[in-house]
Formats: sequence, structure tokens, C-alpha cells
Amino acid sequence: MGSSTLISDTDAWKDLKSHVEDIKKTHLRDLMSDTARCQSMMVEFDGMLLDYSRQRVTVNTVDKLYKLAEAAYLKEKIKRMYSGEHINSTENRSVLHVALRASRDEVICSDGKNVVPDVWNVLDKIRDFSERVRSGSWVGATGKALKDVIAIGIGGSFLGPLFVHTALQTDPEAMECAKGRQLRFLANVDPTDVVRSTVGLKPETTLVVVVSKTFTTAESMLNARTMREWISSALGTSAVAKHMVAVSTNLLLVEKFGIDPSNAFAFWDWVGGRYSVCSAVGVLPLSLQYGFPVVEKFLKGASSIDQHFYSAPFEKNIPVLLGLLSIWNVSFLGYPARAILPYSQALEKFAPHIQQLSMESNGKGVSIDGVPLPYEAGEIDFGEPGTNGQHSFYQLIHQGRVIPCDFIGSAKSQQPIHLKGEVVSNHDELMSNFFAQPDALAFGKTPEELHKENVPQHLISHKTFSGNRPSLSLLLPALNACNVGQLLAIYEHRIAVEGFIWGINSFDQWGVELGKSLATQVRKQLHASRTKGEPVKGFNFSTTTLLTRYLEATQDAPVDPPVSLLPRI
Ligand SMILES: O=P(O)(O)OC[C@H]1O[C@H](O)[C@H](O)[C@@H](O)[C@@H]1O
Repeated sequence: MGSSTLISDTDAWKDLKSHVEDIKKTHLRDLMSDTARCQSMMVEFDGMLLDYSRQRVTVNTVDKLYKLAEAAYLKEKIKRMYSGEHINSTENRSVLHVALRASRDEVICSDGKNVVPDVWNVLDKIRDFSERVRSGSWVGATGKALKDVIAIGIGGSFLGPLFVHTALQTDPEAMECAKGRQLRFLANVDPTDVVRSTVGLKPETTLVVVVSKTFTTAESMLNARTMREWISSALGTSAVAKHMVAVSTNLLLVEKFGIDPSNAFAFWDWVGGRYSVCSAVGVLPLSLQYGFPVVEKFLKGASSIDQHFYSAPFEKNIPVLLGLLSIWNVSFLGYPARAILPYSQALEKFAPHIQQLSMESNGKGVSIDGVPLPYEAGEIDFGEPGTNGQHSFYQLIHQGRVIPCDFIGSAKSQQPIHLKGEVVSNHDELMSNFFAQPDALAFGKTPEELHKENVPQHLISHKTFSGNRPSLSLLLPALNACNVGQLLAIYEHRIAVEGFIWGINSFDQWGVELGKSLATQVRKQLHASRTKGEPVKGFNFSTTTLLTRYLEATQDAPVDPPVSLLPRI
């Protein structure tokens, strides 16, 4: 495909467009009765099973999707990513998060340099530092061990680590390693988040990790200054060296902030923020909480998917298949959303992480060459753990709008419970829903079936389920650190596949800039109005009215307080 050719101009895309009419004539009830078709839609890797037979596709559709992948040069684009080409062209950067979990002997180059030794230098430094903190050989300013960690960061410097932390929290091995320790996250610049993350903790036993790729993000920097104040007001300014460390690509700004450069953990511009959980961004806080050996298992899990994604043929390649099916649902069937429904409370924070990963990566309006897209790219992602979601928004999914669903389950529970006298174990109860919901969506319930059940006539239409609602099921063997790493990498690569097919740059995020620069103007205005009484000016009528009301309502707020005001907790 020439550099400015859009995928929608290719024959493969047009062929799929006309194929939609064939699929509209089918119902999943019928598609599901074709066992050979269903059999061909089961894919296994390392004990996990992907079943995409409940997608609105025939074997023919899938073949056409492979042709689309060819027309988009998918294989070549994957290779270009792994070989360190600057595929993030608007920022002139490589995209090498796969190098973050490569084994020591692998060679992955960016700009002609093997980056794997640099990755392992940082990992070794994290292993050493986290062991010293965990064993109590690194102590705080008063000589006490640091048993609690607050990780400051937002967006990619927060959501991935939070997802993995939540997933490991109830894993027996990780839980054992975390005994007596706490890991909390401070993301929002809302001062109430400071209270939430510090309540019950003491500065003398707390280590603060400031995580920011750029070290300029306004929210994280104010939170970092706030936590520096929290520590120094309790323990003196010299305590900062013992109680604050940083993760960043901008080590100069880390030093300027007052953090000892030897306590800074680097990563590199070839790691996108939302793809950074396997760098020190995630590995440092998680190693402090669970110990490096547990986190290493997570990295190995992610790495196993990196190899699978790179080398498995498309018919057996889980991230490729998932990406192609997403394209089919969004661009051809016209379903813009995706529900992420893990039947596991440990995966509670998976959907919020995927929201950033997917929507910041693929929510683009122009091609990688800057050409406006004649089709919509990106997916609207949301989700909650099942069964909680079933008692919340599933009504809409069953009888309202069509939303393709990802059902994610684990064969083994992290924490099995089986009560004497109960028909099934608690995990079997949970998983009964995991198996039932996809069928309810696909098959639905017909008026005829309802008549047979003697449902009164006036309720027939209310109780009818149209069915034909697509979903896919991913059954993991268990949910340990390795499986969590695998799940993360599957979605990272799936999202890249979607971006490669849509022909966009999934690795930049210019759309977040405008709001930030407007906030700078507002910040200046608030300061000028509060300190010099300047009237609100230079904004539109609506913003002027809102700002004026805000200033009036907070007239009693102290201006430039003589000492820092911190919440009393
Ligand atoms: O890690 P930082 O440089 O502090 O950036 C934190 C986040 O803020 C930015 O606005 C981007 O939208 C995110 O992609 C990024 O992860």
C-alpha cells in the first residue's frame, strides 16, 4: 500500500463491505449449529483457549479479514515494530515495549543500538533496590523500615500498574510476598485523592515513588510537591532523599526536583506511556510490594505473548485474530463499543487500563500520513467484572444496543471456596455465568419459546431476546502473575493490530494537548484574580460565567498561605 493509500480504498476492504449483506442474513443461532465452523474458531495457546465462534462471522468472513490484513501489510508492520523502526512517525520514535520483557540474551535494536542490556540494567537496579527496601536494609530518616509505598502517577504511569497490582493482590504467591506491606496510588490532582492515599500511613514508614515519563505532567508534579511537603514537614527536608524515588525518562528534571539521581529508575522514549507497565513504571512499585521474582513471572508471561504474536500464523495468532474481529465489528458491522467483562474480581481494573490503552491509541481522526479518515477508527471500551455487570448494564447489552463483548474467565480461582452442602463451589457459581451469558446473547429467546412457557401475551415482546449479539470468550488456565502478563500483552498487541489495519498512528496522543493548554490559561487567571483581584477576561461567555461564579463562591480561600496547608489526617 502506498504511503497515503487508505485501507478503505483497497479491494479487500470493499469486498468485506459487500460481504456485510451476506452476514446480515445469518443468525448466530444458525452459525453456532455448524460444528466444523465453531471448531475452526477455537484457538489455543499455552493453556488458554480463545473461542470466537460467537462472532458474527463465517469461515469466509475470516478469510476475507486475512486478506484485509495482507492489504494493510500487517505482517510487515509487526516486523517493523519489533525491529525498532520509528513507526511512531509523528514523534519520530521506535515502539519497543516488547524489549521491556525480553530475556537477557535477546537482541532488540533502536537506532542501531541493542536496548536489552539497558533494560536489564534497570531491572537489576530495581531488584536490588526493592530487596533492600523489603528486607529493611534501606531505612527511612528515623531508621524505620519502609513498609508502605505511594506511587504517584497518572494515565499510563498509573493505570497499568494499578491493574496488575489489583490482579496480584489475591494471588496466593503474591499475597504471601506482600504480607505487612501496602501499595497505594495517587493519581488525581484532586486534594481528596491525597487524603485517600495517605490516610492511615505515616511519613516515617512510607516510600513515595514519583512516576512520570516526562516529569512535567501538571497533576503528577503537584502531587509530588504535595507528598514532598508531607514528608519534609514531618521529618525535615533531608528525609526526602530516603523517602522519595522516581521513575522517568527525564532524569534531569528528576534531579531538579530534588530526588537523588542514584534513586531514579530510567526508561526510554521508545516506550509509550500507556505501554509502559513493563518498564520501571510498573516494575518498581510492584517489586516493592510483591518482590522482584513475582514481577519477573509477570514479565515472562508478557514475553511469551510477544513471541507468539511475532511468529504464530494469523489463524492461530490470538492478538491478530482479536484485532481483526474488532475491525470487523467496528468498521463493517458498525458496532462502535466493546464491553470487557472479566469473570474475576482480580481483573477489576483491567477495563480502566484497556480504556486508556485502546482509546488513546486508536481514537484518531487522520491516517498516519495525516489524511482525514473516511471511516471511524477506535473503539469505545468499558467494562466491569462479571457478575457485578450483570446486575448493572447487561440489560442494555441483551435487549438494547448491540455491544460486542469480551468474556474473560479463569479455569482456576485464585482463592477457591466450597461450602459444605452447596451444589457447586463459589468459583463454579461465578463461572456458570461466564458460560451462560455468551449463549444468552447469541441465541436469545424467541416468542415461540415464550408461548410454549405460557408467558402471557402482553409480556411476549418484553421477554423476547433477539439474540445474534456477538461475543468472544477467553478462558485462561489460572490467574497468576504469568497469566496476568499474558493478558496484558494480548490486549496491547490486539490494539496495535487494529491501528495497523486502520492505518493510523496508535502510539501518539496529540488529542490530549488542547485541554492541557487551556487549563494553563485558567490557572493563570485564577492566580491573577485571587492575588490581584483581576476580573475574568479573555474567555467565552460560558467559561467567564462559570469562573466568576467559582471565584465568588471561594472568596474566603486563603491566598498564598504563609505555610503549606495539608489535610489533617
Ligand atoms: O507519565 P507522564 O509523562 O506523567 O504522562 C502521563 C499521561 O499524561 C499524558 O497526558 C498522556 O495522555 C498519557 O499518555 C500519559 O500516560
